[in-house]
Amino acid sequence: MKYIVGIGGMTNGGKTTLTNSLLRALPNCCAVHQDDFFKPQDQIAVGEDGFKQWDVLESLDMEAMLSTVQAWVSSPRKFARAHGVSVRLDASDTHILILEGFLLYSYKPLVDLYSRRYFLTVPYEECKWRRSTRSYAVPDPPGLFDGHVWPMYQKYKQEMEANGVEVVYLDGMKSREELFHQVLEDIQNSLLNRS
Ligand SMILES: Nc1ncnc2c1ncn2[C@@H]1O[C@H](COP(=O)(O)OP(=O)(O)O)[C@@H](O)[C@H]1O
Ligand SMILES: O=C(O)c1ccc[n+]([C@@H]2O[C@H](COP(=O)([O-])O)[C@@H](O)[C@H]2O)c1
Ligand SMILES: [Mg+2]
Repeated sequence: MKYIVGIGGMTNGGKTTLTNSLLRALPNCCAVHQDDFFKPQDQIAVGEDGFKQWDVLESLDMEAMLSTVQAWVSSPRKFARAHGVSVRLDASDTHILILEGFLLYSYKPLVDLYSRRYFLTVPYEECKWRRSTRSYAVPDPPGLFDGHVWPMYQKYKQEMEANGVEVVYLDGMKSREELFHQVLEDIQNSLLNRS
């Protein structure tokens, strides 16, 4: 069985942290990180607001991300081996792929592929604070969070809801451990119901 999990939601909601814990716990599990598909800096548009528009779908090479997912779908074993994930021969023939990123549910060709879509959120103040402690490959210029990051987050979330995309909301204010156990249990139950 092939099972694709989305760990989506806002920037600094805790997506990468949660994904890394799940990867260690789930057998035959690979991950694809949306952040790996940002286009080079010189291809990122500059908006009327003067900010580079990093937080829009067009700043990501989603076709390349889709191809990567399709490679996993066509052969999860080969994909796992190529990505250094050991395939457990004793485990049932279940293969899990985690897609992780801040705009997972806004790209049409991917949206129906998920078996389960999670969406992490934290309140605005917490998000802004966590973001201020991060160092990205391209550092945030002053004012980016309020001028670009937060408005784009709200826009895409509203679109997702208007399109009726079903997600399981996760409270990113819970501890790392609590979130990990909640999602691990939920995935395990969902897998049991399918087998
Ligand atoms: N459950 C949590 N509670 C408190 N802080 C967290 C939690 N999960 C992650 N963090 C911290 O928040 C920041 C963003 O986490 P990260 O997993 O990189 O988020 P994302 O990938 O969603 O941007 C990091 O400093 C991380 O250590
Ligand atoms: O990784 C990069 O190259 C990169 C370059 C510029 C910006 N980012 C930021 O990465 C954010 C998404 O990653 P994350 O882990 O915070 O969800 C998004 O809000 C972007 O503004 C990321
Ligand atoms: Mg991340």
